[in-house]
Amino acid sequence: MIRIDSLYKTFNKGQPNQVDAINGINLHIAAGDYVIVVGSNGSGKSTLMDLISGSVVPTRGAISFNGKDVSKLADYNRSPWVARVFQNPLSGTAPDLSILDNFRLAALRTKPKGFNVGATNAFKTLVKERIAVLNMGLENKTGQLMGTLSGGQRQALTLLMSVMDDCKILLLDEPSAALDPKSAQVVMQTADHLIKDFKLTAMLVTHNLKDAFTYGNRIIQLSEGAIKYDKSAAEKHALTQEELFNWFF
Ligand SMILES: Nc1ncnc2c1ncn2[C@@H]1O[C@H](COP(=O)(O)OP(=O)(O)OP(=O)(O)O)[C@@H](O)[C@H]1O
Repeated sequence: MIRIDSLYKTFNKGQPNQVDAINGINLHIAAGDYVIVVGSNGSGKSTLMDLISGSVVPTRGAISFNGKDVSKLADYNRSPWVARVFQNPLSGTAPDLSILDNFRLAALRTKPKGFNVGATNAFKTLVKERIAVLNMGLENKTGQLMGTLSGGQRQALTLLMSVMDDCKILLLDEPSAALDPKSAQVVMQTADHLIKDFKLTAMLVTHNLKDAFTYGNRIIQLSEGAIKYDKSAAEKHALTQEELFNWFF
């Protein structure tokens, strides 16, 4: 599904502040895989997400989705494949619009301008059904402004919105890091269910040891922009907590 070949990213090339953020990554991710990405601060995790989503252009190397080379496609042209959820709950939603209007925008994300999505009762019913799964009681408040919700509620809705337009790849960049423990758990479990239910190919960047243990069927450790370890879920579960803990540094 995702194929990355000899990928490099250098920032400020030739300048005194040059940073070799990604240093020759080769990574093949099968459809339906859920890859956990860990590593110390500055090891290149977010840059790798940026390169896959298209918000950063590679210095060298290739990225393809389902055999199509997307290396030169801008992020907005990759949106039919890729949805991304960030740490900040404010970044994925429009605070001055209602919950329903945010879902309408999400469903329109990859459609041509003027495409008539979200105006029907069927769409409203679909949105309510999806939101009800969260057990947050928000399905009967779809007229409420997004900006009046808590960070956890917004982040859970952002996840739901990310799958409204049939994306295939979900990139989760520390989606629960800014939330209280209970909201964080709801968001992580929601993500896990969505990945399974919608058969998404997913990657999770996390600094949370418990989440790294609990989720995913594969885990990679980045170190200085390269993959140091790449293990299956079974191999991960054979590690002690202390061994996995060391992967974060
Ligand atoms: N736009 C940029 N310009 C210059 N340097 C950058 C840029 N983006 C990232 N870097 C550098 O690239 C390196 C990798 O950064 P990146 O954010 O990918 O690391 P990370 O593993 O996600 O870190 P963290 O865990 O702290 O979020 C760092 O040295 C960072 O300072």
